[in-house]
Amino acid sequence: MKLRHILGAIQKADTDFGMIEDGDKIAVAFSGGKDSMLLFLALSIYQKYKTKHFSLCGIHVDVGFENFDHQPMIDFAEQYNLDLIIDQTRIYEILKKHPNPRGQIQCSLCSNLKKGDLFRAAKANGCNKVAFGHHGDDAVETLFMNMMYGSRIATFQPKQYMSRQQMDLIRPMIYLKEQDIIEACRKNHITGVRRVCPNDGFTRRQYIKEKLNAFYAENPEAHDNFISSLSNIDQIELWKSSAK
Ligand SMILES: Nc1ncnc2c1ncn2[C@@H]1O[C@H](COP(=O)(O)OP(=O)(O)OP(=O)(O)O)[C@@H](O)[C@H]1O
Repeated sequence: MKLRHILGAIQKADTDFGMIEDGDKIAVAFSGGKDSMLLFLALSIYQKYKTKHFSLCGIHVDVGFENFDHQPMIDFAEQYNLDLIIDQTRIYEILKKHPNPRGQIQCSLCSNLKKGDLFRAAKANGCNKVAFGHHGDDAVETLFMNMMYGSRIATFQPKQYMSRQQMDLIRPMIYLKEQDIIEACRKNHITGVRRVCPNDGFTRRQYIKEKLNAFYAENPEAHDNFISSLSNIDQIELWKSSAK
């Protein structure tokens, strides 16, 4: 997929969900992975369309993993003239002190701590919105995880007001599939930073991702249908017990 198509999908998400407004200062939540790298680059190009006037920076929350090499993300920001802030934290020390019963670090705790730090850093840098690199496949995986492990039918929102932080969280890539992002990154020679999280590849999300990909291999039409069903809210039919 070409960058032009990525920008088209971002523009559609922006129009459908009112994500970006004049005067916004948007912090891209920049993990250094392919999704947030592409998002950062795409939003910097979207900014040049001048249909909306907003400013942009990237914030990377440095969890403190040993062996994490920041240089590729610094080089990426320099190459495209992007304003990248690296926020040093001691999150990894906290995670090591609070492992799960199997002795692993807790993904949910890590995610909450990272988010807390991210919003604090965004606010300190004058931002009013934070953009995450989640895409359509992430949304479908979240839906299945919520059903499977939480007995509820729900996924994350394209745009969400975080009342405690008084800030909007936006996800401009929700209309894209992971494969679109992989192809666009390949075409534009974008390589994500090497991952060092010890849980990488062994999460519930990874398990669901693999099952869904196997399912799509046999039922290709399901892939688009799952993503489009997330906004088909007029067609939801669930059980309402009269005993409640
Ligand atoms: N350390 C971090 N600093 C800033 N933002 C982060 C960080 N980790 C994750 N995020 C944000 O959360 C989103 C989803 O997180 P996830 O753990 O799936 O990222 P990833 O797979 O490591 O990288 P990416 O999604 O960028 O390819 C990322 O796209 C990014 O916007």
